[in-house]
Amino acid sequence: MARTARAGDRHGRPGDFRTCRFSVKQRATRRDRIAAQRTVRFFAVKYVSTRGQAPALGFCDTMLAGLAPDGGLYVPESWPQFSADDIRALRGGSYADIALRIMWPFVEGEIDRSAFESIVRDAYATFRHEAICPLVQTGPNEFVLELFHGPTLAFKDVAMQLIGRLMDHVLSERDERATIVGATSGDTGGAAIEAFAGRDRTDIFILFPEGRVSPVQQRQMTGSTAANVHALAIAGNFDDCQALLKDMFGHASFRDAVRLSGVNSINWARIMAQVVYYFTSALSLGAPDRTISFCVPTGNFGDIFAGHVARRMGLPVETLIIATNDNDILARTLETGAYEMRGVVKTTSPSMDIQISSNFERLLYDASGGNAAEVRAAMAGLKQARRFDLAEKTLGVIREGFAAGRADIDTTAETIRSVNERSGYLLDPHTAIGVHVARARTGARRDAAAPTVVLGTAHPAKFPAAVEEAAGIGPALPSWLSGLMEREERFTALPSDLKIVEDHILRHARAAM
Ligand SMILES: Cc1ncc(COP(=O)(O)O)c(C=O)c1O
Ligand SMILES: N[C@@H](CCOP(=O)(O)O)C(=O)O
Repeated sequence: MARTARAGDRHGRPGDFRTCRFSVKQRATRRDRIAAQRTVRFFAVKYVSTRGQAPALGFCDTMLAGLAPDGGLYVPESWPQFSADDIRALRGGSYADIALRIMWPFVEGEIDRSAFESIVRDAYATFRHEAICPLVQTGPNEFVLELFHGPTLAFKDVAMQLIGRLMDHVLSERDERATIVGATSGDTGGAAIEAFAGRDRTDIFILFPEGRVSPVQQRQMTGSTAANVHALAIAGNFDDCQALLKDMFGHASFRDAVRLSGVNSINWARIMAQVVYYFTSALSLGAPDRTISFCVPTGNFGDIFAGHVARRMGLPVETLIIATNDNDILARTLETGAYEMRGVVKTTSPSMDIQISSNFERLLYDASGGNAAEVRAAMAGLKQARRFDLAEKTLGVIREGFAAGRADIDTTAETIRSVNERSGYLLDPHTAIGVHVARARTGARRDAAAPTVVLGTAHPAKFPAAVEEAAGIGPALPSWLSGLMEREERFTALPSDLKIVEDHILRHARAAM
């Protein structure tokens, strides 16, 4: 696997593939190149900002930085390439084996191979299903990829269990501390707290929108007794929490004082880990000799962007289907070409109650051919006028690979009810939106269409009220979480005010002391 395609180049033209060995020594003599071939056996991927005004970094600095100092998101400057034969060679491997192969090119040269291998194996040993992310057939050519067998019952565990260990490893090697600040609409917070609780080199502060997360989600964040965990209930919605977080990254003196880092999907390491399950599920269904579509319940656009990355790496993906709830900004964008914010509506799928889908910026960058100026103009429009129009060419590229659909609250409930009635399978509201949108798209063609994998992003027991109202069944928490709702709550309520939140963090973060 010795080729890379440049990020931003949608066609991956042959001229853009470079061998690892020569790319690092462009002006070297032939003798130098032969020597380099002996010593340099990898192409260490560099990460660049989507806004083009921050220095390129290696993997470890990219992971610790979270967001780029120019406000952009880091993306690899080239996509590692897996040929059909490379993908076939992954067949029969365990989830951890495949995770190692898929993620290694992104970290190679930055993390020791055997350390990376034990981190990956330890991370996935925390899952309660042997397959880690099993596939369940729910209809003709329709599968749910269950991503909720980790410690907090949501897909976030897949990346977070890895990142907690990876950050610890890198910080120990450097003998440094960091302060993690995360914004959550419910699931990221619990998964991050679970992954970082008790870790000596990090303090973790999670901003969640007060009154807008499910009781189970709230208890997963507020029930931790670890001294390095700080749950902050913010008076606002998820977008307010995420805006505070981005402002903290943009505030250089605060960022440096606390050694700020993030674990939202603005952090490249999150996306990298989420790419893996696109490969494992597609392989189970016959890839690379069969093309697969994926339907992804979408909010911050991280999960579906990971599918885009898998496709850019060579996985044959037919369509990536964006499934939204009433907060349908992405579905509207695909239809009209205008990204236009409206107020956030509260739904039964609270984790997707989002208007600013951060990772859409990564797609804009890639689909525009790596045009950072176009991205900067779009993001400036969003900040000033709460909207921007996509360039025609960029929109065309996005429409080639993506489709979108929505499900309102009633449709979500009806999908939970009917799927349970017909097949005895209980969906959580987020996954139900994915199933509805996938079915609406394939309709009567379901037998003939390419298989569609719906990403099962959460366990139904995280949202018992909505599930019970829809299906008449109150899903129980798994036994290892049975005491969760009796845990004492510990959190601080704060207004959505940058100074107040920063002061609170400064007072409690050990890295700032
Ligand atoms: C259960 C669930 N489904 C879907 C999503 C949306 O995922 P993304 O934000 O990566 O688009 C989230 C939150 O991120 C979630 O917690
Ligand atoms: N739905 C998310 C929102 C944050 O998403 P992230 O993937 O960027 O961390 C949540 O559950 O918090």
